[in-house]
Amino acid sequence: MSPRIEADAVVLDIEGTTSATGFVVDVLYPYSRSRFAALLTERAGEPEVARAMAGVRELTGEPDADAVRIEKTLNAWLDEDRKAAPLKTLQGLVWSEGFARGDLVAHFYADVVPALRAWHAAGVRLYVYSSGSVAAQRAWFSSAPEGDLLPLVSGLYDTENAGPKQEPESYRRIAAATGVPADRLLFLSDRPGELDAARAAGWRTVGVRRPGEPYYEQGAGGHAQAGTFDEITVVRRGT
Ligand SMILES: CSCCC(=O)C(=O)COP(=O)(O)O
Ligand SMILES: [Mg+2]
Repeated sequence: MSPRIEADAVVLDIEGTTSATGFVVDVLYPYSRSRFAALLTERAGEPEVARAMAGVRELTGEPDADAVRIEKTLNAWLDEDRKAAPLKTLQGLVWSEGFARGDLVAHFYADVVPALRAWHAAGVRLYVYSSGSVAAQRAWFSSAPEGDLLPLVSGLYDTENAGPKQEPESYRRIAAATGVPADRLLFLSDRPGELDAARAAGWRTVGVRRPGEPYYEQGAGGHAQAGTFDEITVVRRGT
């Protein structure tokens, strides 16, 4: 516990790490579930919606799936919290409109925002890498009850622009995009499989283990670990 890590940038997972899985599953998922039918029927002509619908058909091997069938698939994926890219795209669309309307407000664990502000003030760059789409991440960080956190964040990565979270190549892609050397990047996540992939790409890692989160019992799989962000000390080069 209380890891001290030398790093120039921190990359944040969201669900289970900055924010409670329970909030995502109990608040955000029902919100998207209740709006999929209208999205898939009334807005199927919009390029992003059309691309996501094509993505669902491809992933399920059902080229003729209509809106009703696709909605069923999306809801089944929601039930199993499957991080399928077309689902995340459609959720991102629905959620960003919900945040803009004021229907939704983001949630961060109490220790997170003070730590993000302190790291940012100390010159540590902050990035997000989540299965939630970039659109969803942008809405999430700009709609925190603590204020707009987006100015603290230097870049947003998801499974579309970086790749799957359990593959080292995705972390190499992010390192290249940020220009930060791999061994100066610190990844914070609740999932050992993601931490393993980041470590295989040469990153520093800390497993965030919060009681009640789905991966809590699994442990951190040999990674440094912390129960809250304020236990983590980030030391920049030359400081
Ligand atoms: C505001 S992003 C919503 C959370 C979400 O849908 C998700 O899949 C988060 O997964 P993560 O990779 O951050 O654990
Ligand atoms: Mg997570």
